[in-house]
Amino acid sequence: MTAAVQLRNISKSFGETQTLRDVSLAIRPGEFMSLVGPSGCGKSTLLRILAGLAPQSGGTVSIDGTGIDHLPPSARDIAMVFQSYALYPHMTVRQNIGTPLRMRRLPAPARLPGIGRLWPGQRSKRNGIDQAVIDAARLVEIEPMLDRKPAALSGGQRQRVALARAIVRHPRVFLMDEPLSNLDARLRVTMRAEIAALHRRLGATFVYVTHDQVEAMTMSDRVAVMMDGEIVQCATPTQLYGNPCDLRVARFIGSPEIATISSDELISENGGFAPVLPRDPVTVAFRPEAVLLNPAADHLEVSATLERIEQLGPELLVFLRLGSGTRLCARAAAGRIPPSAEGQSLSVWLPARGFMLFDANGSRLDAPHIREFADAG
Ligand SMILES: Nc1ncnc2c1ncn2[C@@H]1O[C@H](COP(=O)(O)OP(=O)(O)OP(=O)(O)O)[C@@H](O)[C@H]1O
Repeated sequence: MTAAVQLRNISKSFGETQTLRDVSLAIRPGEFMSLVGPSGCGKSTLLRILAGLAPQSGGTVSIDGTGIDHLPPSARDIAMVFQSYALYPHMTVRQNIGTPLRMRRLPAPARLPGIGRLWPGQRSKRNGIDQAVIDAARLVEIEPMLDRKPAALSGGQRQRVALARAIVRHPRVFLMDEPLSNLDARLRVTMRAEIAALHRRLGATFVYVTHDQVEAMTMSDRVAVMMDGEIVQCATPTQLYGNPCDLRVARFIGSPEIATISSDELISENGGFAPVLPRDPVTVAFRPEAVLLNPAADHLEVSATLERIEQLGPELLVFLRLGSGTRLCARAAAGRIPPSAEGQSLSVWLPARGFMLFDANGSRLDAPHIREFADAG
């Protein structure tokens, strides 16, 4: 089961403070959509509105074209997985996973601990719930732990229980709010791949909130980048990286960060750049891939100081500073530059087709003559 989700002109204020401004987003059935942005930009608030956990101040939420603003969270056919896992500590894993089904399928007296089992006429429903719990636990590989309590599980295992508790309901939409941020770096990478695989297997619509752009970029079909309560750009990971529409997006996406320099400064580094840049001052941004350490006939040279080298195994990150003080980074093959080169001057070459131009407001400028690189990205 899967569903399209539409957010139309959502706004939210807490007192005088406006947290969300006119946010619209159309999420396709079965899509993995991430909401990413710096702390406080409003991601969690938007997700909570979608779940029905907080009312919006304006705008509408619909699923498959039907407004759901009047529905409480339990009636929205949406499951949410939180950063904190939100497991019941006194219940076993089996009971935790089964809770949403027991709430939905069993009458209140039959849900009571102990004596509830004596309530007549519920056996087939209970068997169905037991089987659904086992199926969900198997899907996230925690079946052997079904009789443990959460305290006897690792952080990663608890997160799997929280996922299984969401899966067991077969919701049309999964919402996840920073589900991996309490895990260590290594486990985050493993769980990232598992959540992406789970999404493919379930085919459901996922809306995933994270402040970690790498997480968003590696898992999602599309990523909505939020800044100051607005969606600045919603696009595929490749488009966001290679063709950001706004300087804030360009800076937020990509690691190491995109380098930026004013066109005036770049021209004073090498006057040869003047013909490819607009006459009015602009911000020129370029990814590490557009900083080359080998001379090439059609690229212009600038001189830089090598500040630092980071060894990443097969490749090096080479951090450089131009005469103007601008910092940039290049990638190089391991062994290409000896560590003793730190502090020394060297030449780097900048292919103009790698430039992205932004105006004084940070909006991307159309520059057809230097756009090839972005389109190829
Ligand atoms: N219940 C509330 N009352 C008042 N202000 C709130 C409330 N909930 C959120 N805010 C404010 O709304 C803004 C957005 O919060 P939100 O939690 O949505 O951000 P976020 O992007 O998810 O951040 P983070 O990544 O840090 O979780 C913040 O400035 C926050 O202080």
